[in-house]
Amino acid sequence: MGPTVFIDGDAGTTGLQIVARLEGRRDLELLRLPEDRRKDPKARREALNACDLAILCLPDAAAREAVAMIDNPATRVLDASTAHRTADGWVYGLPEMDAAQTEAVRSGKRVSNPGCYPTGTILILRPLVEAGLLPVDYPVTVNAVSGYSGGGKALIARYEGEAADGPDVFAYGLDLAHKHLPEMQTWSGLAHAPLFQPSVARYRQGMLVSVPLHLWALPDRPTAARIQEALSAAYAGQRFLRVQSLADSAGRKDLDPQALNGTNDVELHVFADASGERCLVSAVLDNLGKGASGAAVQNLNLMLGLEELAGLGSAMAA
Ligand SMILES: NC(=O)C1=CN([C@@H]2O[C@H](COP(=O)(O)OP(=O)(O)OC[C@H]3O[C@@H](n4cnc5c(N)ncnc54)[C@H](OP(=O)(O)O)[C@@H]3O)[C@@H](O)[C@H]2O)C=CC1
Ligand SMILES: CC(=O)N[C@@H](CCC(=O)OP(=O)(O)O)C(=O)O
Repeated sequence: MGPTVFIDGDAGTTGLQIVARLEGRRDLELLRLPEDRRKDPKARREALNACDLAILCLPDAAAREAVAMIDNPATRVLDASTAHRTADGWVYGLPEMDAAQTEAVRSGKRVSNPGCYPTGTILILRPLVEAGLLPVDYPVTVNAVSGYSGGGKALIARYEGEAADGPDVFAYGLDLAHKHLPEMQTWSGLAHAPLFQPSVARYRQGMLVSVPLHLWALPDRPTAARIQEALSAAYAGQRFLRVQSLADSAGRKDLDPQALNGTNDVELHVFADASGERCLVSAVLDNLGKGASGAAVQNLNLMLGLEELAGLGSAMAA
């Protein structure tokens, strides 16, 4: 029998998807609470302290409470909420950041699963900042569109419930203080938080995250090819991440946010205008895949030393 895994919040949007990815696996044992006890603090405390790995798929406050319930030093935690993504003592669960991060996830006792928008944002920005192509104080803007499942049960009800009233598309985060800003800034290595402009459209899942770059305003005035090369070099050999060639991206008339649904994959594109002054770097991912449950299973596999691709549908790795 393999290690035991307990998912606190397994009836929610992210929890259900992780269960679906883990069910049927023989290399681990899933501990589950009966429906009538899934919110019972005593039952949760017991399960949290009885498992090898607890995955938290809860609202932030409940995730903090769950961590406080754990007194078994052997229980490791993977938190899918926003609560610990820049907290001391926690590892940010984006193994593609670099080899050291992969190792930190492998050995981490407390690992935080990244937010969906930050996954795209950090994968775009971090290598460019590290290569010196983007100054740390560059005024970064992030534009994004997500399927409505990104808002969990409450937003899904606005599109699929009996009293569904969700508009075809809406912009939000208009206080410019979205909860993802701290992790975007910290793990991209920026001096200032980006200006982040998310939106939701009438489709269930899948997202685009885009960062426009004014190449003429950057210190070395890099070409789009240099941007693409820096990203390709940073992610060479990654299983779940592909940087498209400039030619491939240039050949596209549009980019479909749903293209990678059901996978744990991310695709990066670099678009440029003919003058070489303007560039747009975009990430396509499934907000419920690499943006949530896929990333959680990827981190679980690393933390428990299990097969890298287990539970992860990947068109790229096939
Ligand atoms: N949806 C997404 O794309 C992503 C979500 N996340 C994060 O994952 C976490 C879960 O989000 P999501 O799945 O969307 O949310 P949902 O609202 O769909 O699910 C949350 C679940 O937690 C349960 N719950 C709430 N409070 C407690 C408690 N005290 N004890 C036990 N269970 C509790 C809820 O119960 P009930 O069913 O009774 O309401 C629900 O089943 C959040 O922190 C979110 O930020 C992360 C990445 C992406
Ligand atoms: C469409 C939508 O509402 N999306 C959510 C983020 C989804 C996500 O990544 O969630 P966590 O940070 O909670 O993990 C939002 O903007 O708050």
